[in-house]
Amino acid sequence: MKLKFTKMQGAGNDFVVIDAIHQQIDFSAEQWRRLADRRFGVGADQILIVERPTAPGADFRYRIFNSDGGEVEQCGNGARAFARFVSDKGLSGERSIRVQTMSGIIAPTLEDDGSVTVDMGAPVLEPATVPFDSAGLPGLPQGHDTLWPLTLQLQGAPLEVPVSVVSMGNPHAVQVVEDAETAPVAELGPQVEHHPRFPKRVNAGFMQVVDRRHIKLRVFERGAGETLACGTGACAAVVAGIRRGLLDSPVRVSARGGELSIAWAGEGQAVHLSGPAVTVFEGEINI
Ligand SMILES: N[C@@H](CCC[C@H](N)C(=O)O)C(=O)O
Repeated sequence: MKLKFTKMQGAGNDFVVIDAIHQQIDFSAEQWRRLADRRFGVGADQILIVERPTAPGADFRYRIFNSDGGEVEQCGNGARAFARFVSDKGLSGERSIRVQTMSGIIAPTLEDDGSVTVDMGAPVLEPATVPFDSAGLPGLPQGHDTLWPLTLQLQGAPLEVPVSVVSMGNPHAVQVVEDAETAPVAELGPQVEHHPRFPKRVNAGFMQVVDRRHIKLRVFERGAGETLACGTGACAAVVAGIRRGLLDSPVRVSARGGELSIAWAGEGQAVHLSGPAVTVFEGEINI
């Protein structure tokens, strides 16, 4: 079949966006993988599907597939692209929309300067819900209840790394590093992603604190490898940094592909993610 798509990016995290309101889509994991493949398909970190909602109070349903073909709960940079897409395609005339995801409703707003701000909802900090298996690990003091030790291997030697475990609808493990540029992301990222304490795997964040309102961040994403930016990863890193007493909201997040801004007022409050959302090209592919 011929599939119409739009290629988009937000801070270098790239997407194939598909209108499934006006096209019939029923693809296998293999077809999603092929579409995301940079040689055999269009190429993307994630594929984003725009559907009619099934939840009351939502304007659209947003489905997300990683480049490995797996469907996932949330994607922050994608949420900005989603909002830009539905506006550009005339699917909505509103500046603010309510979007149903696998992990609840999020609310993107188009800003006058062309950026998009997304109310991502409140982070989940309870380890079992992330999900993280803390069985057998010592209990953690109040206020440090997201920080857990993970045993990894670095150049053949065992290494114990404290990670903050946070869900933004999808699971994240954030570690603090001296220098994000030289952090061993390619070596540690896959070990964190597949660590047995994360039953649904996890996105692995490497955060360098530049000052209390600025971090540098690299994320080895579950199901996609290292991307140039990760929106939910930025939210999780800032939540972890604020809880660890290292950061104050709002925080500028420098990723390899661009800049994001994250605001969080604390426990029980929604995280707000702001950044760019850009259309790169449109096309049609035989799939
Ligand atoms: N790039 C995304 C996150 C996409 C999903 C993630 N890889 C997962 O498996 O949870 C973002 O901007 O949040």
